[in-house]
Amino acid sequence: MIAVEGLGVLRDGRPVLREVGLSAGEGSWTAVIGPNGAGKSTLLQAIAGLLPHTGHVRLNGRKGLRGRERARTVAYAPQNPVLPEDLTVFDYTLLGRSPHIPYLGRERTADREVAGRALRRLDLEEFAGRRLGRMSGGERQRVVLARALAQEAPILLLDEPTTALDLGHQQQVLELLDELRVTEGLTVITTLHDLGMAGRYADTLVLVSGGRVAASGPPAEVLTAELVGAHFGARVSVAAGPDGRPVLSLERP
Ligand SMILES: Nc1ncnc2c1ncn2[C@@H]1O[C@H](COP(=O)(O)OP(=O)(O)OP(=O)(O)O)[C@@H](O)[C@H]1O
Repeated sequence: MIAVEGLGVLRDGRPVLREVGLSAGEGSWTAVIGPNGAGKSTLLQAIAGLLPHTGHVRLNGRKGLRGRERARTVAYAPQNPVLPEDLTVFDYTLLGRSPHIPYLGRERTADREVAGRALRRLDLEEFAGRRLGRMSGGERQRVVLARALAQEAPILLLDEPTTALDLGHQQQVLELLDELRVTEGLTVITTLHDLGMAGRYADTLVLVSGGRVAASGPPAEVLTAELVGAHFGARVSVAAGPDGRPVLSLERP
């Protein structure tokens, strides 16, 4: 579904990603982890087709998708989106349907239903008529996710989708993504700072450090005390949870 090979990105003439490779199959969940400034957001933006790059990015076996075709294939939710303050939650979510609405056409009832369902799934139904400028940080983050879901693209690229959310809504969003990949075969790539969450939900972790892939594989292979110490400068202990997935605990120095 997603194949990235030899990806390189320059920002302000400085290489921030080098020789990055990644592959993700249908219905899989990949979490991109790594320290601040490692290049995680840049990687998502390059896969989404938003940044010039060297190397290859293939989505559904195709390179260089553009415009509506790309928007029907990939939904991307940025870490810090700029939101139009005066737009209502419903109208913003409906923007996710744009790639499905004919040029110069109007949305159909089915599009409004899809937008309504996305809002319901994210606990936002009661806010449908509220302007974005009057929403809290966590509510706004959920609206951005609702718009991405309304796009109904088979690939979801979500940059730190849970940072502003309270614990209950973090769990709700992560469970929803898991359900969507299992039941609808969506391919999910998220960046996640919370290594515990990443190890709990993703089936593959890609550790990016200094613009390169330092390690990738199942959570138990990537979330080791050695790798976390070397790349995050954090001292942790790692135990196997009941499902065999790694559970991290911070150790006091
Ligand atoms: N618009 C930009 N112009 C120039 N340099 C940028 C830009 N955005 C990011 N960078 C630089 O590119 C590098 C990678 O940034 P990126 O945002 O991809 O890191 P990240 O791993 O997502 O970090 P964080 O965990 O802090 O969100 C950093 O050195 C950053 O300073």
